[in-house]
Amino acid sequence: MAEVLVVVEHSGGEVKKVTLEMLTLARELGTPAAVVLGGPGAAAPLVDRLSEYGAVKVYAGESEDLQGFLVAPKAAVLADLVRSAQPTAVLLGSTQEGKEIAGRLAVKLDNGLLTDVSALDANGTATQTVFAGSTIVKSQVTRGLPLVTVRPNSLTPAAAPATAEVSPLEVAVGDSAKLARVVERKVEPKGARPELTEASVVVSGGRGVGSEDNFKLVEELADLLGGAVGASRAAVDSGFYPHQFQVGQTGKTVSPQLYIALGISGAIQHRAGMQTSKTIVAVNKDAEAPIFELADYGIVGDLFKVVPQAAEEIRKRK
Ligand SMILES: Cc1cc2nc3c(=O)[nH]c(=O)nc-3n(C[C@H](O)[C@H](O)[C@H](O)COP(=O)(O)OP(=O)(O)OC[C@H]3O[C@@H](n4cnc5c(N)ncnc54)[C@H](O)[C@@H]3O)c2cc1C
Repeated sequence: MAEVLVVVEHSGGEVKKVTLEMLTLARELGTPAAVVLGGPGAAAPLVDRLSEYGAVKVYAGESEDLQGFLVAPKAAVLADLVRSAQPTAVLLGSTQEGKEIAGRLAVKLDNGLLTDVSALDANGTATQTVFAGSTIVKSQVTRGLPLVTVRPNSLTPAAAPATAEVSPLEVAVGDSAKLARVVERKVEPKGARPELTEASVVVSGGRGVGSEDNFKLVEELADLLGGAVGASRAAVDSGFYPHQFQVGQTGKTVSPQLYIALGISGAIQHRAGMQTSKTIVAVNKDAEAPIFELADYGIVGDLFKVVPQAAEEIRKRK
């Protein structure tokens, strides 16, 4: 079977969840081959994890050029690899960097591109969910191979252990790909909470939480459950919580095992970012709130009474 190239999203020596989703998808389409692009030594810490999810080959593109500049060198190396390996499809994460690399790659290869894809079948038909989840679009790349970016949290990653052979890539990058140099990197200080898009539990607060100070209640419940904190746009716009935690159409897409919505009405734009969560629990004092149409478990009540009781019960059971 022909190779399906999966461009690895990684940071700090760890494989990002979207990569595991792409490997799971790639196994349905052909032989998964992971492509690591990074600085010297970038691939070694990732190989075991990539193998665990079915990568039979790891192309290791390692060079100062791949970490010292913005995405252009990565697109150049990938274009060379696609020309030589002739894969059946190329998958990248629908992240800021993944989409930028994909766009440049499409231009270099004179190839079509589909972004924000949630599924891809063996015929190259991609599924995209648009207009806040209300419309499903099926489309195909008509020029070249299926080159797609996969929307994080579109599918559940499943392990399928393989033994990956590591194949070093030659990194020959011309000066035209080195026009934007990275001069400094600052790692954002990370708290003890898991990353929002990777967490298996997300507790989100909406306008009903009422204030920045009250968000401590949301944080407390999240911490008790080992989860991440999210927020609706109304909560973010009101200044209750920082923008990077917004869930929804114009925020992050999450798909945890458990999503708890506190004081969130359930507008279509919010649902677009959380409706594929496995179990949804909603606390809202309005029994008519649309979030209850989606929730597996609904509590009609005041979150300021319900959450402390839930927290107390969880503490007891711990
Ligand atoms: C183009 C566009 C993009 C958008 N993108 C996003 C997005 O990415 N994410 C997003 O979230 N929204 C987005 N929105 C906004 C969206 O339409 C809603 O306005 C928003 O989701 C509402 O947030 P909310 O549910 O917190 O607030 P509201 O709709 O005001 O709901 C607050 C809820 O809290 C309940 N409540 C109040 N007090 C309590 C209490 N004490 N206990 C329990 N319940 C209580 C109320 O009954 C109510 O249901 C977008 C809108 C547009 C037009």
